[in-house]
Amino acid sequence: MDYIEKLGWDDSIQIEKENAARVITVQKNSYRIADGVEEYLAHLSGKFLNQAMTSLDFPAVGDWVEVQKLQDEQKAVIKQVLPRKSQFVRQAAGTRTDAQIVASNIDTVFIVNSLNYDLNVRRIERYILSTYESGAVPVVVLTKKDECTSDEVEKAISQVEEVAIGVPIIAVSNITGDGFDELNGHLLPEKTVALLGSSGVGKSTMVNTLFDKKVQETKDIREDDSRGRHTTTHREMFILPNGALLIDTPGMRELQLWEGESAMDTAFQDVESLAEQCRFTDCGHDSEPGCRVNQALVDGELSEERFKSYLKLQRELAYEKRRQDQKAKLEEKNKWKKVSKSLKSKYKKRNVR
Ligand SMILES: Nc1nc2c(ncn2[C@@H]2O[C@H](COP(=O)(O)OP(=O)(O)OP(=O)(O)O)[C@@H](O)[C@H]2O)c(=O)[nH]1
Ligand SMILES: [Zn+2]
Repeated sequence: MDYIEKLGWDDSIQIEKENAARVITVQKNSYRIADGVEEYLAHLSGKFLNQAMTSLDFPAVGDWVEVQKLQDEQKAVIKQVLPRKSQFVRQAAGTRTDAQIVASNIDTVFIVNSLNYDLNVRRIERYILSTYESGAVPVVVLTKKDECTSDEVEKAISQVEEVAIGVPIIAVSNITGDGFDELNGHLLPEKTVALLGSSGVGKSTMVNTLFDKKVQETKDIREDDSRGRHTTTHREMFILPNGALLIDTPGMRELQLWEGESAMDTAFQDVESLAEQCRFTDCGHDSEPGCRVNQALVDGELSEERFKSYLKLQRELAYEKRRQDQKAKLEEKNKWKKVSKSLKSKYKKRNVR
């Protein structure tokens, strides 16, 4: 068997296998790619950069690319992105920033929700629709089964069933491994699965449970860097012990952030409704007097872990918003630059006449 096969190679791809690789991590201006034997640090060729029209043309995690390998240096040049079997597009709402490919060539999407706090049937419904739109097939995974009674699990499943007709629904515990037999039935060798779901539902823990060891840092220990961004030391595509390929990217998580502030209301209704009862409307829930959130933390009504997740999502939203604002500002500036340039050249022409 060719090594490239284990990365999910399908025979409809029309290039020589020696020149093919799959994108496993997208960095700022470079890519990590794999060919089943080696990994390379890759850059886009000058021709590629000249020809790329929109951000949809750039490589994403999961893409097959045609490359020229510099074997000795473990480096490669990306010449083209091969046609995608499926693609997850993140559309910016209400801004001019254009669409982006979050991940591609996914066969199955695990839509991950936690059974306790997070269960939000409307959101699951939206994720199912986006998954079908992408060209992949959805499976709903409900985590933290160990924290629920079997009645609660059954009730949750029947609620989800109403919006997920014909979609498999699997309740699991990442702690005890309960439900993983069924989960594994959807993890097939050489097929690509991606994880979609909001912060704190247990995606990283699930990856670790599937490996039976720590490969992805979970929320308890992951550090933000000085700019408030997640340190991107983690990988975005893995080969599981059974041969299935797994994509877990921050971008898939941000699909939800993309929906903007409403994400906050839906994911953290409990904390939000406490915050509404704080004395000050702009309460930072730090040491302000009359802070209802702090009261709840002291009383044990709100768990420390839950509050931390809340703060983390808030930071992420703020970061994402700043990023979008900056991007929009830059685009505005460029637009005016162009306008003034063309005005100037018109003006010049007139002077010449
Ligand atoms: N009881 C229980 N706790 C879980 C389970 N899965 C995850 N957790 C806990 O939930 C918290 C969040 O888990 P993570 O795996 O970091 O969640 P995540 O979805 O990766 O979150 P982000 O990395 O922020 O996107 C951690 O404290 C986990 O230990 C589960 O099945 N049962
Ligand atoms: Zn407060």
